[in-house]
Amino acid sequence: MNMHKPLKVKLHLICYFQGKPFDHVQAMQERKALHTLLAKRQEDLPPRKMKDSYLEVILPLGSQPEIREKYLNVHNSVRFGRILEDLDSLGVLICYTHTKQEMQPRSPLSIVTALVDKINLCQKIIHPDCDIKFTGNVSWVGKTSMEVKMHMLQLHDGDYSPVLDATFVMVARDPENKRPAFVNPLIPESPEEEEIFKQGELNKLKRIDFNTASLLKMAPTAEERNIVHDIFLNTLDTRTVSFQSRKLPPNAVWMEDAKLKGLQICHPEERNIFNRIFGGFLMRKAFELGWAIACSYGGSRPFIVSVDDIMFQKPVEVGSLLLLSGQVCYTENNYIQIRVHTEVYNANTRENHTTNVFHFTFVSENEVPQVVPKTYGESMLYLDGKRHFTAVMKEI
Ligand SMILES: CCCCCCCCCC(=O)SCCNC(=O)CCNC(=O)[C@H](O)C(C)(C)COP(=O)(O)OP(=O)(O)OC[C@H]1O[C@@H](n2cnc3c(N)ncnc32)[C@H](O)[C@@H]1OP(=O)(O)O
Repeated sequence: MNMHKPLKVKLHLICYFQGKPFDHVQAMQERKALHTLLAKRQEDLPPRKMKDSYLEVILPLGSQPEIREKYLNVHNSVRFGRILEDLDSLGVLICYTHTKQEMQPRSPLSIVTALVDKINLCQKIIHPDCDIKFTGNVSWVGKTSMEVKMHMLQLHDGDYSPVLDATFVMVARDPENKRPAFVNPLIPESPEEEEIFKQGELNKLKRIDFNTASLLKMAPTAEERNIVHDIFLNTLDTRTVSFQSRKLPPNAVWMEDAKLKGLQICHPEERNIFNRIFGGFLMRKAFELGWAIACSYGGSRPFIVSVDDIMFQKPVEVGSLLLLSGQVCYTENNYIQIRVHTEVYNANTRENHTTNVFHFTFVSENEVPQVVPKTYGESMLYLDGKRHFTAVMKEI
């Protein structure tokens, strides 16, 4: 891999240049003129190699103590929500590097996060006083979408050791973020790169299969139906001959009692260069709600194990009222699977629409109570959580 000089930048400070605050509204007006720079066909764009988009970025937590406070949590380790923000910005930066045209002073593309496919952690603790290195490159390309693989490592005794691996999917849009826009093709250069590229193709097909089999579209499998019925039988009150009397088994919690909600007013401070709310900010807020649920549910300190299948379905406008609803949906031994659903509320139309769904897997220090669904809808949520949990456990 081509080793670029590490960029010692705080990623989202890119919104500022020459010391002046970025005028988002004016910038969006100016971007309209960039339409003429868009390619009409993907074949008109020069192919790129994986090393062309490879970047290394240092987050100097060890060497610049003044930036630590922003990253610090109360357990004297790094706030994972802040890492999510940095990964989001780095993913976009990698895609801009892949699509960069030397002749163009500015990119006509608006690159947005469409999906966090997965983030798997191999360290429980991220230290707040050791430098962090992020690396990554575009690993697969479709017509307008790009898969980005990123890695995070932390410096200990002179060596960087792995902390997490992440796979994101970014989508290129026109300068006004209205329609899809073509991106440069990617040519694998070695058998190893061909394997990575093929995996990107398989990931796309797997996502389609997962969505097709979604419990929002299809009935559960026979095995899953048995699980739900066993839970139902296990919660029937045997003293009454009734389908209605339900009793909580020992060391269990009804699903309806394992949720928390939050509200976020989306201030301009949290907007990205396209005048919409940062994907990383949304992830941080959802993660922190998920963490709070895991903490209160498990009664001890939870550690994040995996983030998967975060879909960015709709952009969040500046000024939106963002409603976050988090729920424990599956548990096993020390593990807690959490789903956070976010929607924006439009006060004028009094309508809500979903913007994101997040899935987080936490491990608690102690064994946690079993979460038990009561209604059919909760049972589907339970099975969906189990599917996510099983997929995560296969990977780690
Ligand atoms: C300089 C660096 C630092 C600055 C960084 C600034 C930017 C930071 C990044 C952000 O903060 S972005 C904000 C968070 N993300 C969003 O607000 C995105 C919200 N979602 C959307 O706007 C739309 O859902 C989206 C554009 C992602 C997709 O729209 P459509 O569903 O209409 O897409 P379409 O059907 O036209 O498909 C376009 C491509 O996207 C792909 N796609 C769509 N949804 C996907 C998904 N969920 N997963 C994977 N791929 C997806 C789809 O397969 C296709 O790929 P190909 O062209 O390659 O075949």
